[in-house]
Amino acid sequence: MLNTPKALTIAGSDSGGGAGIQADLKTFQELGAYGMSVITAITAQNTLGVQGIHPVPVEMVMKQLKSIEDDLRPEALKTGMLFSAEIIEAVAAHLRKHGWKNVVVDPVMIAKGGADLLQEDAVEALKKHLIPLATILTPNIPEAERLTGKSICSRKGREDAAKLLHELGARMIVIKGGHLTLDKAPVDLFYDGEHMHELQGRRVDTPQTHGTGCTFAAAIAAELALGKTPLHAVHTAKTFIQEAISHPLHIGSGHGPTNHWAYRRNQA
Ligand SMILES: Nc1ncnc2c1ncn2[C@@H]1O[C@H](COP(=O)(O)OP(=O)(O)O)[C@@H](O)[C@H]1O
Ligand SMILES: Cc1ncc(COP(=O)(O)O)c(N)n1
Repeated sequence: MLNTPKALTIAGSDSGGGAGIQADLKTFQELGAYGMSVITAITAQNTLGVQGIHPVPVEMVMKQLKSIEDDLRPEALKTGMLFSAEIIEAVAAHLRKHGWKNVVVDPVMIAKGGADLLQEDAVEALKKHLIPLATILTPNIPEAERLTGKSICSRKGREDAAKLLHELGARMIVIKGGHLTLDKAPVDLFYDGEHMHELQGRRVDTPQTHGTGCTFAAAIAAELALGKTPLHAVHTAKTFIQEAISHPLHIGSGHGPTNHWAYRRNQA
């Protein structure tokens, strides 16, 4: 019987469709995984910013997880905007109890427009409860700084941060390079617990980068669901996001979304 790979996103909804649950499901679909979602918060959001956040009650987050556990167990999953310590602890307890594997943790904190997507006191919960369950943790540079308490100004700083995050319990880490200064190529650093690998990229000079981190982490989860190795998964995710940023859709008048179709079109 055909075994359809299933991937799950546990994240916030972005009404504008460029980030969060919507970006994740589009990415799963493009890479050939059946997409499922557990919504942790509803955001009113467009390319100009976040106009409102309504967290989903923790009981309802748990119900969604149980519905999936009872019938549709995923081969891989990613977490994005989790908003509160309460939601993080409940999600982590579920993952631990049911032994869900291939967990990609994108430690979403602040939207590109500046809105807080994670409450201040939730950072400790992320470190204590969720990071130890991460197969692959994908912080951007400000998130890696916040999680390690150390500022990152060099390649060595990124390597040290990756090692510290490994000590916190993440099996593998990608420190993303999107926030490097504009003259630098957005090279991401992948630490597999033993070796550092570079994921090479070309910087595209564009404001249309809404949802890049979500899309990248979702692509990793889709590849893991398909049975690819972590190294293969992060390389494919890097190509996927490079294509998505390089062929912008020109939607909205602010930070527009990336193009989730571009990767598959270019493979065809
Ligand atoms: N302007 C850009 N050109 C090319 N790649 C980019 C650009 N901005 C981000 N990326 C890539 O997109 C992915 C997501 O990174 P980043 O934007 O840092 O994440 P986040 O959305 O969490 O801040 C990384 O692979 C990064 O290197
Ligand atoms: C629901 C949700 N999740 C994640 C992000 C982060 O995406 P970005 O950093 O590109 O704003 C977002 N804006 N909204």
